[in-house]
Amino acid sequence: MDLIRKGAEIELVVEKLAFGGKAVARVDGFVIFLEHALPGQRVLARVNRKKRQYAEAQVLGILSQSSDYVEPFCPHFGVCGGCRWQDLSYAEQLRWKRVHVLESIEHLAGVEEAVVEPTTPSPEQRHYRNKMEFTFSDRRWLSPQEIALKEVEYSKSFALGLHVRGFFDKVFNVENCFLQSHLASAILKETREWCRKSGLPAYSVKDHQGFWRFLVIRETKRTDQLLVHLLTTPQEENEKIVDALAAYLLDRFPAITTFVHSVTQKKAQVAFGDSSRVVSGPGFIEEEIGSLRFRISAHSFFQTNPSAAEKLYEAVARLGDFKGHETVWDLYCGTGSIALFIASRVGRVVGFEVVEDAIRDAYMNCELNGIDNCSFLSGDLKDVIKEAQQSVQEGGLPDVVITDPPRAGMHPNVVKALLELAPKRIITVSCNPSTLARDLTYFLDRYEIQKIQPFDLFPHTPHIECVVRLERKF
Ligand SMILES: C[S@@+](CC[C@H](N)C(=O)[O-])C[C@H]1O[C@@H](n2cnc3c(N)ncnc32)[C@H](O)[C@@H]1O
Repeated sequence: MDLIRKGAEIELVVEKLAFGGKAVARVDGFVIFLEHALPGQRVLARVNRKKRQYAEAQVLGILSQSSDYVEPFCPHFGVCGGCRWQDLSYAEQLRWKRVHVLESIEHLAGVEEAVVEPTTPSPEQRHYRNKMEFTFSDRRWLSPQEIALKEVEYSKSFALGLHVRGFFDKVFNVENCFLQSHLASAILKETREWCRKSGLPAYSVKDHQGFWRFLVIRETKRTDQLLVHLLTTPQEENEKIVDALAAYLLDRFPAITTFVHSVTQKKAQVAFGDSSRVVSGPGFIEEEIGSLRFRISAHSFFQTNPSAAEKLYEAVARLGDFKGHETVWDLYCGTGSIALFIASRVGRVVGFEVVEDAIRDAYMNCELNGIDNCSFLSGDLKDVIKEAQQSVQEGGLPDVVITDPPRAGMHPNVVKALLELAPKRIITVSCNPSTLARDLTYFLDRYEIQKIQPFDLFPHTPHIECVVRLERKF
């Protein structure tokens, strides 16, 4: 194993993609992780790090190509932290996502010979997102081509775009992102130029100074509505500048239906405001999924790939196998999209959600759609579920529970409460196969896994969504 030491240059044949997206090669069984590589490629690589169990290497050159390679369509591919799998054929992306779910369930949940269905593809593989978050930065990353152009010199300290892969503090100017519409890319470019010329500085993650922080563009796919959400640091004296930016964009892009300004003092790089004001329009957009209409405000969660989300919700409804009388709990319900989607097929739904804005939207969504059998409880689920458990009236206990937690999975208190409630069926939706597998382990004594269905909501990225149906055994 002397061959594999820090700095060594070696030839490797890439074997597989690991969960999370890294490529894996082996030398006499010893695992080497590679960042930019595809199964089937023979590469020359330099070992950057050697640990007892594995090493990490950087690809220096491709010696022979993988048969699954496709030409990336985005000029930012490789630099952008977004679409890491754009050079892998879509069929293989789907196949690897299924493998990763299977491996997680078998290795982490200890389920032998798990049956995982083929990944349901996203109906669109480009321009599929209805929301993009762009970061302002005072440390602009320049490509070699940009460095060669002298005229960019002046704007090195101002960027609005996405993070360079692997760097939290470096942002490159996105010209045209293939995940969102051309219109959104045009708004991004105009905003960048306007803000740069404003003379106010972009936020610095080093000294936490600066004004401009994030630009979030949310756009409906079916109803032609577009929300611009601008986040800055709180500087009241600069509100007029934001108003002028809003006026400029609204004039230039009549497709913008609302503009919201939020301020944040958080040091963390999250586009979530401490407070917000609506500068123009209603402050929300309305999107359709299936035959339903949903209100989405600046901070509420909504699936970012609505056509693929519709497939996911249809699967949840199908796997619920509802007869019409059931009481269903929808845990981590966001703006109530799943609750509303199943409402006409069940007796009643109770949704649980921590973001109060989302609960407000959920009620509004019920009104919009003439639905009157859903109610929503706000608060941290780990506390609220206990209270709900204690206070449910006779007959109010859930027959079916749907749970769609964030990446971290379910809190132990939520798992405990679910095991005590023991609904006959649990449909779990997850965006993280490893926390899904961890959470499943708690249910396997009492519940049987009846279906594991991965979905691709995020083409060209290693992210996987998965739905599992659990049926109570006794
Ligand atoms: C993956 S999203 C699911 C949303 C919804 N099911 C949908 O499809 O639109 C997870 C949701 O859980 C909420 N959430 C996160 N942590 C929570 C907690 N501790 N208690 C309750 N809700 C939480 C988030 O605000 C978010 O809306």
